[in-house]
Amino acid sequence: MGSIGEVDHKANKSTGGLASVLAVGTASPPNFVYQDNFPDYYFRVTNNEHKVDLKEKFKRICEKSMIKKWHFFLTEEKLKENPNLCSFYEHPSLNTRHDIMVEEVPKLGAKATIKALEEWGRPRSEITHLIFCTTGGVDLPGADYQVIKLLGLSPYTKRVMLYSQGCFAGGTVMRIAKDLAENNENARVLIVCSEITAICFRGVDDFHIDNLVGQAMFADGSASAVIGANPIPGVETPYFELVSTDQFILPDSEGAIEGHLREVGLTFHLHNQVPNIIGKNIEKSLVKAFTPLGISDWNSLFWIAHPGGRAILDRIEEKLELKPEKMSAIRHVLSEYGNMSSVCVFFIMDEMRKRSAAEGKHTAGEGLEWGVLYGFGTGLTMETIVLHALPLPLASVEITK
Ligand SMILES: CC(=O)CC(=O)SCCNC(=O)CCNC(=O)[C@H](O)C(C)(C)COP(=O)(O)OP(=O)(O)OC[C@H]1O[C@@H](n2cnc3c(N)ncnc32)[C@H](O)[C@@H]1OP(=O)(O)O
Repeated sequence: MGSIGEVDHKANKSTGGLASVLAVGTASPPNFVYQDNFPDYYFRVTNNEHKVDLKEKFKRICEKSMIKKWHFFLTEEKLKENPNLCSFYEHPSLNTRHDIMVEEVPKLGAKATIKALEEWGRPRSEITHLIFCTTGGVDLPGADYQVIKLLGLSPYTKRVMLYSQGCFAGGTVMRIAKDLAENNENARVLIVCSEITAICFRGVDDFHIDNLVGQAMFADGSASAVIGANPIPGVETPYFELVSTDQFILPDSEGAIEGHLREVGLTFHLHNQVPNIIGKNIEKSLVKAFTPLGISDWNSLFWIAHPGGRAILDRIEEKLELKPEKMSAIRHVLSEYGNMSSVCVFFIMDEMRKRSAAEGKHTAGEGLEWGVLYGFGTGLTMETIVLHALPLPLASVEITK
């Protein structure tokens, strides 16, 4: 294994450098809920208080989620104004949901982007590419176009719009950004992920218990990152290099996580075997990704994995015999923000580099050199990104603010 600064750059043919994360910003809607109170709130606001057994089950799910609080765009006032969002499958609600999503998804994305651009420090006009990712709110022109207008980005910005990818897409956007940044000279790729659960929030049903699992863990938030190769010394600060990427459909996982857009909004299906399927396949992907680097000790890596649910993290930890501290930043984000789909991995990355700086660690990756970023989601699909953490510069003072 090479020491810091000895990464093999020959993989890149066009720009001569690996794509790096140059800035990260995160944002949340102001309204939030405490998970302890959520069962009472959820059953009251959806008019299901009489379903006592279901509520008890929901309480058990909420307790075991290890989520403490999460941000939720839909306030009680908004739910009262739109009671069709609170039924299960009975009332059409797609128009209501879209009216919210089309307007709010770009706005929430812009909030995180302002922070990322500020940290990056170069003029907005120098962003060359934009990748916008969101699960809901399909529209034409899309959220990518809206964020360009909201932030006054260049009309020549080359856009990629990703709708309906779900939770693995935090990895997808990194994979695409790496390709764009390394194959277009002077490219600076802006990633924006924005997730609002107004597309899938709904009431309860006696038979669809996986709906309760999703309602207990899906949450709202947005994140943004600037990705580019060959950072300008003294102007740009690279934190993590994106070394390699992989996307994988897990064997025997068909139907394990699905979403279907209907007149009642996005319905989702979560099989109770999801944690086991991921646990069964995780080592295979690590071996493929890290054998070329001569790494086989998974505790020598820093970990940024999508926190799809507490049981998924537990299964990975058990399977790979990871030390508990490996998942500390991941579990922190799950606890404080819930499962924000594509957005989570950026919150974890931001948390990790801030903690590393505050603790005086040598690199943004908890003082370690190599790490892995995982996206898990529908399919089941797994995105794997190999990260190389760079020495923390003096500029790390900035990110701890
Ligand atoms: C949208 C995307 O693209 C990507 C995503 O991130 S999708 C989300 C992926 N996440 C998941 O699938 C959830 C993973 N699961 C978990 O984290 C945990 O199972 C959990 C927090 C939900 C519960 O914790 P646990 O340790 O498994 O507790 P457990 O006691 O077994 O389950 C609690 C209850 O939930 C039920 N339950 C758990 N998972 C269920 C599922 N998928 N479907 C239906 N019921 C389920 C259990 O049957 C149990 O019911 P009882 O209390 O009545 O027995």
